[in-house]
Amino acid sequence: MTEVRARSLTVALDGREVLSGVDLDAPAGGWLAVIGPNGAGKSTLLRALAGLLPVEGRVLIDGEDAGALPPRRRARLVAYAPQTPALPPDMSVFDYALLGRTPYISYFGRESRHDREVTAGVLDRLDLTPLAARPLARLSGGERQRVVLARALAQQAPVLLLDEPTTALDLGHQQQVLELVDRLRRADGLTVIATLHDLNLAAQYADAMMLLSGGRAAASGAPAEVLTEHLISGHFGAEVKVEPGPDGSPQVHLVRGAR
Ligand SMILES: Nc1ncnc2c1ncn2[C@@H]1O[C@H](COP(=O)(O)OP(=O)(O)OP(=O)(O)O)[C@@H](O)[C@H]1O
Repeated sequence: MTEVRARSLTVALDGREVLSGVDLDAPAGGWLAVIGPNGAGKSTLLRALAGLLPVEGRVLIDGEDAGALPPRRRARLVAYAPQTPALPPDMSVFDYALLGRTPYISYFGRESRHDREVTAGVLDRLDLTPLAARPLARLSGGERQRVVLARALAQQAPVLLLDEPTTALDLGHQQQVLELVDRLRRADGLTVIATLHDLNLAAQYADAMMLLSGGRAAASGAPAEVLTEHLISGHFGAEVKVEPGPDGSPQVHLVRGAR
């Protein structure tokens, strides 16, 4: 199992500081939800953890400085499913998911039977087998989102970074994707870090939460410590009621007529 930490993470995009001195602790085998209002820096934080942006400060993967890891080794440790990646329109679903195996294929080599089996297995678990030969341009938004997740899962890395993995999905597929990720977390000890706009889903699946606001970590802790009416109104500008749901996790309800 693999632990992820960030210390004093600062990121500037086009000369503007978007993340400022963020500390993050994702325990090995845990699920950390990153929440926060639009523009808070959630996607930037995930891209920084994935090694896709120049950063100040440090990202530590099992105590090792991630910035010093060779890219292939880092890709075997950390898989990232972006929110809206540019997809090659003519590539098939299978070939795109197979790209997740790239860190295991030698530079001039071809994928092995094992690589194809892993990819087929992931497609199957996400109901994508009937679409395996379909070009990416001819998928619905929710199908595309599951294909992006399939590529990340085919990578079989111990750390999984998910940027809004459920936004385009219907209720059944939201549950399927979150349950699949949770099962892999429990069975294989994956460490999951996910941004989620749906605070109630975040509270149900995550065991730790971080509220990002204006590029800074405004609160961290168990879901019940972060999802308070006070913090939500202060950082989201929303009037809400927070009550325990059927499974005991805090559930957030908008107050109608409040604004
Ligand atoms: N390439 C860029 N250059 C300059 N600013 C950028 C760039 N990309 C993003 N930003 C800004 O950085 C800030 C954080 O963006 P980010 O996408 O990380 O936010 P977010 O919390 O994921 O937002 P959302 O909930 O809307 O997806 C925003 O103010 C955004 O406008």
